Amino acid sequence: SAGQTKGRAARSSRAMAVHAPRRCCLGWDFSTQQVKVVAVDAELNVIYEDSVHFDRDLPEFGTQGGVHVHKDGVTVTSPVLMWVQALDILLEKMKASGFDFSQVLALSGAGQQHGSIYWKAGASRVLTSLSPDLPLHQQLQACFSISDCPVWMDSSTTTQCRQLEAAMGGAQALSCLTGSRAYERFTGNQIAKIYQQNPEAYSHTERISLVSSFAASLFLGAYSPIDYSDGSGMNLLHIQDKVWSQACLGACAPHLEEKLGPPVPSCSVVGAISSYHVQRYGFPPGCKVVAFTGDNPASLAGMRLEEGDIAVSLGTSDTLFLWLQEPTPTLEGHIFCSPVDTQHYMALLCFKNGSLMREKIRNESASHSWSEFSKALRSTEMGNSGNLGFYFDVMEITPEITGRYRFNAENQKVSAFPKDVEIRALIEGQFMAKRIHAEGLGYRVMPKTKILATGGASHNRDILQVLADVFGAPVYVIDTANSACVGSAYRAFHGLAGGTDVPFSEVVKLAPHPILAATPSPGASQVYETLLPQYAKLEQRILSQTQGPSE
Ligand SMILES: Nc1ncnc2c1ncn2[C@@H]1O[C@H](COP(=O)(O)OP(=O)(O)O)[C@@H](O)[C@H]1O
Ligand SMILES: O=C(CO)[C@@H](O)[C@H](O)COP(=O)(O)O
Repeated sequence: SAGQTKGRAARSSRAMAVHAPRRCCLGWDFSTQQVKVVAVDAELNVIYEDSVHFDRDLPEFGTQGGVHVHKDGVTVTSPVLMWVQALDILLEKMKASGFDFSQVLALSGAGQQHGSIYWKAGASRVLTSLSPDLPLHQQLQACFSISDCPVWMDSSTTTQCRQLEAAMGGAQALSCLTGSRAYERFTGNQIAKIYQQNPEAYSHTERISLVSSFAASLFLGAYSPIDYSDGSGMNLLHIQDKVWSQACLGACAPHLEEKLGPPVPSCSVVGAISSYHVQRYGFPPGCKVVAFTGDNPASLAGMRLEEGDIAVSLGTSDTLFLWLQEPTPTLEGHIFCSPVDTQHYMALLCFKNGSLMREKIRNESASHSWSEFSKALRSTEMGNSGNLGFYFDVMEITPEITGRYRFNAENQKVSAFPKDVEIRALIEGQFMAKRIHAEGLGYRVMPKTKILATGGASHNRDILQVLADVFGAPVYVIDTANSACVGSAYRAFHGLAGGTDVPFSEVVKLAPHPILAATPSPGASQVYETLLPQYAKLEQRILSQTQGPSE
């Protein structure tokens, strides 16, 4: 009947809609433990995702958590060919699942930050003349002068860090220039160590990539430049002028500038996909490769942070991502060039005493129960009647303090608080510290500020209420699963749309919106205006008076 025919037509057009080719961008993430990919369509829906896990899918490399920890306990590396082979496997998996590569308009990606790859003299020629009949890892076998690459978990370069700081006139001077004091995992110090310990391998190296620019090179079939944002994690880039600091390069190793190549804005199109991928997988020849960046910058893009926003990840440890207009680099935290806006910056701050500390106080003062913990927050007042606490059972990073310290409204040290007061002192203290240290890096709460909360403790509305009150800004919760991948796909759309000339926020305006979880209570700003300077003063007092735990 006519009805049946109509029904069939509707069904088949629905089926067609499902299978209809959808133009998309790919976002890759070469992280510590796996390579992941997502495809995002023009309406910014995730339409495909897949991954390859190093330990599980490539057991022949014998990694644990994607890395090898060496006998000295401080050297940590990953085999470069494992990364290459993981990409081969993932592309094959996509092909086997019927993924339509011909629809990919552009791709970008992220890499674990700071890790470095050493391409041997002559590798460029191999990279530009790949045969589509063979996987990449078979053809690139002899292309690296160092087969085990130092990664971000490596902490073996303390000597080189002190050398770099000394050469640059001190830790603060280095931070002013590059956004961070010298850190063991930062790439300049890693390169210096390789030059000092293995000068031959260094001299046979024609190009040094970050994990991000290395991954981009595999798609480009040529060396991809390092982008400003991931380049900021090297202790080598002048973050204001966006050029390599000659003084830093010189302090690390000779001929370094030519081995790094010039850095580029993060939203640059670095070229078209190589003919290898066109022929082997069916990518369109015009598919654009947008510069890859670090996984943290890519996450900032995935969370769509805007001017004035701050992302607060409340996981095992607490991490802050800040949007900064005017950075003021200090001895703590890291300032990077923004991956979405060449005028602006982002910062990363890590607080070690996060969820584990909250759990301890919950167990001690709320009978192991989050709901009792919440009840305590609800039954106490903003400002905790002037009672302030510092809870650092493990040595804190921001600031470097260990121990527990409690002060009453008269700023006198006290040895204990009633249970409810203890719980509020912990949560208010943790968030005041976050605001104070963020402001120390140049962060300012603005009228349009959003706080984006993620991680385990972001499920707790009462904790989020304190966060909203302390910052005087609304708190939203977001799903950050795969935020580095999704952010990379968004960045691919940004590069495709014209990059620097187009605001990133315009490109991603269709993306799912974060969900409002808490707004500041009336009177909150007056309460914390008084309390914040008091907390900062007490923190200084503890820092100057104590080294070591108080109890
Ligand atoms: N309702 C809750 N209130 C406060 N904290 C919570 C709640 N639920 C889970 N958490 C905390 O979340 C933490 C785990 O966070 P998660 O982001 O998954 O960690 P990771 O850093 O390992 O990714 C746990 O240690 C726990 O303390
Ligand atoms: O070193 C840093 C940041 O400075 C790390 O955050 C790495 O960038 C981690 O990568 P993944 O754990 O996400 O793979």
